[in-house]
Amino acid sequence: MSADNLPRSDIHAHRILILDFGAQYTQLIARRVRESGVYCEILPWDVTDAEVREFGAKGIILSGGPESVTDTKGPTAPQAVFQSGVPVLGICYGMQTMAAQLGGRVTAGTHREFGYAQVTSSAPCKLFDGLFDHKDGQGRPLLDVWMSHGDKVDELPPGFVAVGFTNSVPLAAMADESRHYYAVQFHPEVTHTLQGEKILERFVREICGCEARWSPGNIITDSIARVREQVGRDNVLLGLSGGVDSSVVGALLHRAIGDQLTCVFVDHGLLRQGEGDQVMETFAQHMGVRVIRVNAEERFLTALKGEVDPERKRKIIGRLFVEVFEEEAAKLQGIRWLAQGTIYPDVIESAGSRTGKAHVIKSHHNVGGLPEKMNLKLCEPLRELFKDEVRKLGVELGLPREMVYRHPFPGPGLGVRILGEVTKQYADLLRKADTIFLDELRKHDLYDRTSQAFAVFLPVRSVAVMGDGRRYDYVIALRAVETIDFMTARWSRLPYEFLDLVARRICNEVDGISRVTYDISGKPPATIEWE
Ligand SMILES: Nc1ncnc2c1ncn2[C@@H]1O[C@H](COP(=O)(O)OP(=O)(O)OP(=O)(O)O)[C@@H](O)[C@H]1O
Ligand SMILES: O=c1[nH]c(=O)c2[nH+]cn([C@@H]3O[C@H](COP(=O)(O)O)[C@@H](O)[C@H]3O)c2[nH]1
Ligand SMILES: NC(=O)CC[C@H](N)C(=O)O
Ligand SMILES: [Mg+2]
Repeated sequence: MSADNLPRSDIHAHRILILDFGAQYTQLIARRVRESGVYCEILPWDVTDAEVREFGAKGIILSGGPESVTDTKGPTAPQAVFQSGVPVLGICYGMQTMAAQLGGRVTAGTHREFGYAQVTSSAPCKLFDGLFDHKDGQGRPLLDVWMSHGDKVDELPPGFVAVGFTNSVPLAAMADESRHYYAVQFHPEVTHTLQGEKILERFVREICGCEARWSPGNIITDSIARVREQVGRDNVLLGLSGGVDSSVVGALLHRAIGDQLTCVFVDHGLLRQGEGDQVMETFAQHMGVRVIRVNAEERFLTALKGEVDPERKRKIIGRLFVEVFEEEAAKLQGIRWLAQGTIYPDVIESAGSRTGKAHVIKSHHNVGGLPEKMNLKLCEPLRELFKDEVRKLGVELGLPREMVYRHPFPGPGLGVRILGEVTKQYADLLRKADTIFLDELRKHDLYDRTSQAFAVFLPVRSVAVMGDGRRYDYVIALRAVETIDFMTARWSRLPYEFLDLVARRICNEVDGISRVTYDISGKPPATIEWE
């Protein structure tokens, strides 16, 4: 039987609970679980026993985390985890706390082990069966993994056996198969652990017995039901940018609540060339939804005048967006909700995650940049999804390909691509340079081979010589990256001839620019945007 079109209660019946101990990668665990077709949720480690029982998971995963089990105040898993009778998988910190809580011993390591390691199988185990994909000199099965820890388990809890070791960790994996407890010191959720995805799939599908019911079709059914439940008969205002995320939310809400939806597109003067008209055209053509366009260039530029600090710029833009949304809402009847295309990276980088203790990297305008007091309640159906998952939904919802596969464009727009103070003069120069770069990428069939590409305006001047005359002009940096989830990225190896062509066109055609550089930083350490 097809797993699509199941009733909502059935989509969720086969579910996994992930307890978050503050790891950088908790969301990646969630992604891997969902990629294997199983619904999951993340809750903080300090949920109550009752909450664990009520959740009704078919299996529980304990994430990694920055704390140490050897610290008496280190976080622990609720007892209900080990009393629920369902399979449990501990990852890194999760393994360490499992060991300590079940009667084993963890000691503080003297040096951290970070990065690549090889695990050798020391006993058969259902979690890895057949997944150790090559052999060492003595014919013992090996697994390539990625580690990030200081502490280690040095005494097994009663009932457990060691199932894998590395050169530096004698207990790199352990299991008590009679109770369905499994634990690994390495991180199966990161792509560098080559068989990691299969290990997690093995855990949720075979060991926990979950069926693959979390398909794009079912996610849509589920989101539609959730939105209807959330907003009832209220009217909803969607901040629509024409970008992938808000377009997908638009299509979803249109299906869920029909004409209770009105969209507002804000032209803040920091959009790319021709973008405003293009967005309005596309939406009139493809979506049949009501879109109001608000021209607010002067308002945004005035508010940004003199401001050079990236975080303060983001907050100003976030606040103005909401002011505009609220003003538009007040002109309409019965609007109680503001819908946004917020996705998970926006949340985690703004440290807005409900469960984690991650650092603020930058305040995305739609999360950390929101004002503290808002009259409208938020409706964000994509808040827990990654970009590639959102794209799959877009395709399933029937949005045109060129919309679903557009490069993302940040809400603050050129406001975070003009370093320091934003002025109309800088925005106009940047728009011209950016258009040339993107045009050439499309012409050379490179647009789809990069995940995001754009120009950045640097408000520093350098000396140039043009037509025998001295120039003292601004600088443009080109940025192009390849990434799947926008959490990490690699700079695109664009051909030199191509870069040469773009740089020449920019200097020739954009009066005011006489130097072009190419950004060759990855993320980390550099973020994708410059501010
Ligand atoms: N110009 C705008 N007008 C109205 N709402 C906007 C605008 N720019 C951004 N938003 C709101 O902020 C949200 C977050 O912006 P973000 O750029 O992350 O998403 P997006 O524009 O929908 O998709 P993409 O990541 O592909 O650009 C949007 O989903 C939308 O709700
Ligand atoms: O809507 C947005 N509002 C923001 O404030 C914002 N800041 C960054 N981005 C986009 O997020 C992705 C990751 O960007 P960074 O590596 O620069 O954090 C990239 O795709 C960025 O373009 C934003 N999107
Ligand atoms: N990545 C982790 O979960 C690390 C666990 C623990 N903080 C350690 O250093 O060993
Ligand atoms: Mg956008």
